[in-house]
Amino acid sequence: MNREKLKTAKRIVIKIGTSSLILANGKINLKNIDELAFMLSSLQHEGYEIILVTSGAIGVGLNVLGLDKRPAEMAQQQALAAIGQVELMSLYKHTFARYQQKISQLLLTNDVIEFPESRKNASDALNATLSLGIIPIINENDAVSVDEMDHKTKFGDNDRLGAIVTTLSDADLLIMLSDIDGLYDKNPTIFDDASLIETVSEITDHLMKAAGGAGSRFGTGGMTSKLEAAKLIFGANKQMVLTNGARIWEIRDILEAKKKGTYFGQ
Ligand SMILES: Nc1ncnc2c1ncn2[C@@H]1O[C@H](COP(=O)(O)OP(=O)(O)O)[C@@H](O)[C@H]1O
Ligand SMILES: N[C@@H](CCC(=O)OP(=O)(O)O)C(=O)O
Repeated sequence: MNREKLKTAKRIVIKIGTSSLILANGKINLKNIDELAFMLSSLQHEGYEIILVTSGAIGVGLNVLGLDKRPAEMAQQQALAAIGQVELMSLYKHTFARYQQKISQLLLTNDVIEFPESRKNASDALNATLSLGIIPIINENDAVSVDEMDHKTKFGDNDRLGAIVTTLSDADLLIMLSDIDGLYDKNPTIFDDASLIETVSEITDHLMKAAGGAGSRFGTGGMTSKLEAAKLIFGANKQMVLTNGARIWEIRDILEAKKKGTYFGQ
């Protein structure tokens, strides 16, 4: 059956990575943010329920402060995320407003999701926001989520957060926007003969090896973390499409079950 199920998706989580929000020169990728706001607002107006999981707090924070790399000290990184998150949401607010779409912000930590009462609170807030016709925008609360010995507050990365939000909200689909067209049989930024994998129905050790190596300059995940997120998606019997954040209009094709990006599902 594979992609046919995409045609019936109604509640959709979109995860956008830092590499799609920040240009290589450290400036904000206004084109992608504008296209994202247009696409998500249009879909919401047409009756889809849309949740955006965004990275970029640190990347935007670096831009605000005119820095070109993360500071080493943890408290400085926390400050950077706190500064960048405000600016990121301000960008989203103004851009979505251009398309008559209201947004909200939800900042999560791993412990909130693992503790049943607060997990329910997060899910209630999400459902109530969606029923008001608003697009919730979610990020990790990077200013406070620092791992301590006995208390795991960090999700690890936003690919994992995207998968967790998909299960938390019982969404039908996770669309993961990255700086690459999908999953390849080897890293295409290193190997010219890498070929795109259209469908993945299981995360094997072989695939994990093909995805090895670090990601982009300001992000954290890389392809390995996208496959770890896909494992959570399979475990929850959900589906995911990994595609390029530089061609946001292809979300339409994805929802029509056309062969774009890599489809993770049975
Ligand atoms: N097998 C693979 N297929 C696709 N990309 C890969 C693969 N192995 C490693 N990568 C790298 O993963 C990167 C995407 O991860 P990342 O830069 O963290 O994106 P994002 O910021 O969107 O989360 C690609 O640009 C590529 O360099
Ligand atoms: N929460 C962090 C992003 C962490 C992350 O996983 O980044 P990415 O690999 O770009 O999705 C931030 O907003 O900067």
